[in-house]
Amino acid sequence: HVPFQNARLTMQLYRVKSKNLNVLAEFEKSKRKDAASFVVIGHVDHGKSTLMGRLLYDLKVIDQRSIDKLRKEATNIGKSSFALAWVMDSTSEERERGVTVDIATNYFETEKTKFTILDAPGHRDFIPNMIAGASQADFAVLVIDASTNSFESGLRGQTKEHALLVRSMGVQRLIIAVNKMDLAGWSQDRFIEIEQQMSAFLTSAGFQAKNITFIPCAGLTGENIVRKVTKDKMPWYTGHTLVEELEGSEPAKRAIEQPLRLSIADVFRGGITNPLSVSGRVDAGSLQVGEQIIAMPSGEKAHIKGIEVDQEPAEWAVAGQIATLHLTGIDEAHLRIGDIICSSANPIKNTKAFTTKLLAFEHVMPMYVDVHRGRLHVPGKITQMLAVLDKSSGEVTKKKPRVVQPGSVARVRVELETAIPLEAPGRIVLRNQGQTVAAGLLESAE
Ligand SMILES: Nc1nc2c(ncn2[C@@H]2O[C@H](COP(=O)(O)OP(=O)(O)OP(=O)(O)O)[C@@H](O)[C@H]2O)c(=O)[nH]1
Repeated sequence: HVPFQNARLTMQLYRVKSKNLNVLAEFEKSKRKDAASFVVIGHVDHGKSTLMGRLLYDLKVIDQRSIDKLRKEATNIGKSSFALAWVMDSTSEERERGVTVDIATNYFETEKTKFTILDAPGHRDFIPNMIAGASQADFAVLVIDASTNSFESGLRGQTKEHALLVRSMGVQRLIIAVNKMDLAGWSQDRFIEIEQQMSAFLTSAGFQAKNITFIPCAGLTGENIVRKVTKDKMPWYTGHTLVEELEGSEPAKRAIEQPLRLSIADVFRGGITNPLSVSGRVDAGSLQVGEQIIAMPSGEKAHIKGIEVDQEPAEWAVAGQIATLHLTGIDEAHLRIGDIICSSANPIKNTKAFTTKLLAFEHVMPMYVDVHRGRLHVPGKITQMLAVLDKSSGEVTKKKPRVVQPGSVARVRVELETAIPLEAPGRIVLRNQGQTVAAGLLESAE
């Protein structure tokens, strides 16, 4: 764990009492860059990892020597074009299979913004990981393979499903990388064809036209990622590169003034001086050293002894940042991945039943489902089919349906086997036997 490196330093600096800072004022004062995180989605093999590897390479986040080493390894096993993808796929198992398995988190920064890439895998089985990524993302980059037949098979595969999933996780802004343009002969006709088909689908899925942008590019060779494409290839394109577009994407408004919520992505021990630490994204509110927090669902209290943001000791952290907290006064047994660190004055409640407005991917009826909230998931059951809703207005079009068709929006009641921390308007996903059945927005928790 990288956070370990600073653990001792943090303890030295922060063996101090709470300073009772006005965190909001401190945040305004600090001339921190904007922080934004995005998830990368798209059908398997459409080039997500390669594209992100190229981005990191051209921004000089990874050095020439590392990429040369990866190139050599890749060539040795006869897959030289995979070197860039391996920048993201960090474990050797993934390398051998050439598939991104878990969310690899990577950071990079441009002049204006610090970015976190939450790399999402392309395989159907790995959708729970994608949900975890999307629930933290400010926006999404959808990678589409423009070459003959690939775009079309992606449409029948995960291209649409992923777009629907991130939309239902609350992601509003989508950058579409129309990738592998080299294989599509840099053709404007092909680009327009993909743009038109995808726009029609995405607007029907609830994305606003002003929030979607298409960029023709090639991750493998680097056109329009950091470097603009040359005139001989795409004289017809005068728009942004991917990086310019990322920079222009305003991070979603941050819920800094709301009560603290931090979803735990990792729990670890850092030696005697630093017994227990958690890390994760601050979804809402703010926190500071010395403060008391409460972990849910256990309801156990703890004190924040130290904070790290971007691997540096910090006195405070706010919504949108990914932070590591060093805690005292709590046992490891009460902190699990997926749990939520809350302000002790206003904790999230544990819930055993809720009403949700959902977008159905499969037929929805009274049935057993796994309810996913970020990395947390518990078994449950759809107990009441309340209504089918109009997709855009949200008005009831049919009461008490027996079945909800894929693609429809509905309101249902769900009961859980064990109580988990949930609150409106949280995002949840319902799965059944490895399939994503629906994704929803919590309307009320009981
Ligand atoms: N010609 C061409 N090939 C590309 C381009 N981008 C990626 N590829 C190739 O497409 C294949 C798949 O690329 P990956 O980056 O592994 O795809 P992915 O979407 O990350 O795949 P998963 O992680 O398995 O979901 C590799 O052989 C890449 O070299 C491109 O712009 N042009």
